[in-house]
Parts: sequence; structure tokens; C-alpha cells
Amino acid sequence: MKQMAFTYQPNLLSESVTMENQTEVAEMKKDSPIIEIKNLNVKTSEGKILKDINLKIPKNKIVVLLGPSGCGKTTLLKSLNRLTDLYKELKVSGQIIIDGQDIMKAGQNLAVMRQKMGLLSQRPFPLPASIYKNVAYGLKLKGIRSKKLISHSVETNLKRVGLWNEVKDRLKSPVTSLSIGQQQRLCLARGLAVKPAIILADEPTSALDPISTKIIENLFKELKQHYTIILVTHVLRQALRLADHVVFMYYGEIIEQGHPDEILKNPKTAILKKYLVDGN
Ligand SMILES: Nc1ncnc2c1ncn2[C@@H]1O[C@H](COP(=O)(O)OP(=O)(O)OP(=O)(O)O)[C@@H](O)[C@H]1O
Repeated sequence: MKQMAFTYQPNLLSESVTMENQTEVAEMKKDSPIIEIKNLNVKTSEGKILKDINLKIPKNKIVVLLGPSGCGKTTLLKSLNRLTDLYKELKVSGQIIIDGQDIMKAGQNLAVMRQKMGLLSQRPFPLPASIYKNVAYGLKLKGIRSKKLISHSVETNLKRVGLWNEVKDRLKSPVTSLSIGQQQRLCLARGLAVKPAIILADEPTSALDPISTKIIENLFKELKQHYTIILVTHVLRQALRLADHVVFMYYGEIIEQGHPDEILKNPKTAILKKYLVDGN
């Protein structure tokens, strides 16, 4: 990334220089990462789960976390919205800067911070309520009371995940009337309704059939225009299909990262070469 020095030079501060700087600052902002992780360590009394993770996650891209089982992918995702706080045995240190704010600092408003991030798990976790109420849930939590606004958001977000035509005539039906693939898309719609900037997806297609998997993959390709997606997957072909940037982890460390063609087709380290041949 282009580096700029912001030294104050009063004699040079003509209008054209200021304009040029403004353009450069705007350019830099566009390229600047939405998330920057600096020296992140997660440990238990048994040892380290994440070791000195340094990672910049660019805006509006799909970043894939790849690596063998137990290498720390889910822990890294959980650190990003401080779900690690829920596990007293985990000691977390380092910086996670999201939109310029270090979320690791004391006194952060975790509820507001977590609203920036939609979380999609391996299996859908719908609420035991109707299809409509599932999507409306987050809006009501946010204090939105207008039925018109809520109905509009339910429709928009169900359309966004390609579910509207399938459910529009049965919005009051329980979620259990939906297939697992449909439930996963419903959970995505529920997350999108509260307008996150980032989607954290932990093997979101591992419980889905190939058709539902394809629908979710295509959705992710569209959604990245508006969201930054961090995706954990074990499926190398999925990584190749979706990733703009691949991060390969091994025993809590980042071993290699880069463009998928670089990482998956021309690996540099022996560990990654072996992983690509043997898998887990
Ligand atoms: N709360 C915890 N307490 C103790 N150890 C933990 C805790 N959470 C995770 N671990 C350990 O940290 C390591 C990394 O776990 P994590 O779930 O992040 O790996 P992963 O790469 O996502 O694995 P998988 O691909 O199998 O889901 C594992 O050895 C796991 O047992």
C-alpha cells in the first residue's frame, strides 16, 4: 500500500497541494483496511491458541481463513467480535482495530460493536418463532417500533438472500417449516437486517446440500459489494471460488497469506504444500 508522510510544511500549503492531499487521503481511506489485527495472542493455562496474529482485512472483499482442524480459525473469528470474552479461560491480548477503534480497549460498547458484525455459524440457529419474527428480531432489539419500517426491512432482507418468493405467503409460519438451507439464508437475512458492515461466517455451508451451498456462495459474491466477509472453510474449491484473499493458519500462526492463485496454486511453505495435498 502506498505510504504517505503527513509532515506539516506551511510554506507549501497552497490550495492545489491541499486538494491533492485530499484526493490522496480519500484514496488511502478507500484502500485502508476495515479491520487491522496487531499482535493478537489468545492463550489458556495449557498454552497459546493464537500466536502473534497480524492481519489487515480489506473492505468489501472475501477473506478466507484456511487451515487444519484446531489451528485457531474459529478463535480468530470469535476474537473479532469479542465472543472470546464469554470464555473466562481465554486470555486475549493485542489490538483489533475496526474502523479506527481498538475494540480490545476497556470501556467499549460491545453491543454496538457487535451490531457491526453479522455472524453465520456452521448450522443455522433460528429463533423458535415465525419467519417474520426471526428477521424482525434485531430491529426490535434496536428499538425500532414502526411496523412499516420493520415490514419493509423484512421484505428487503428476505429478497436480498433470495428467500422472499419462497416464503412471502407464509411469513407467519414457524421456521421449522423451512429446510436447513433456507434456515441458513434466513439467519443471514436476520443478520443483514441490523445493517452490519462485516459478516463473520464459520463454515456456513458445511451442513448444506450442494444446491443450498451454491446459493450461499453466489450470495456472498453479491454481498461483498456492500459488506466485508470473513469466511472459514475447509473446502479448498470453495476458497478458490470465493476468496479475494486467503490466510493459511497452522497451530495458531499465520503461515502464508495472499491472493488465492498464489496461496492455493503456488504455495511457498512445505506446511501449506502438504496441507493442500493431504487436507486436514
Ligand atoms: N475455550 C477454550 N478453552 C480451551 N481450549 C480452547 C478453547 N477454545 C478453543 N480451544 C482450543 O484451541 C484450538 C483452536 O480451536 P479453534 O476452534 O479455534 O480451531 P479451528 O481451526 O476453528 O478448528 P476446526 O476447523 O476444527 O473448527 C483447539 O485446540 C481448541 O481445542
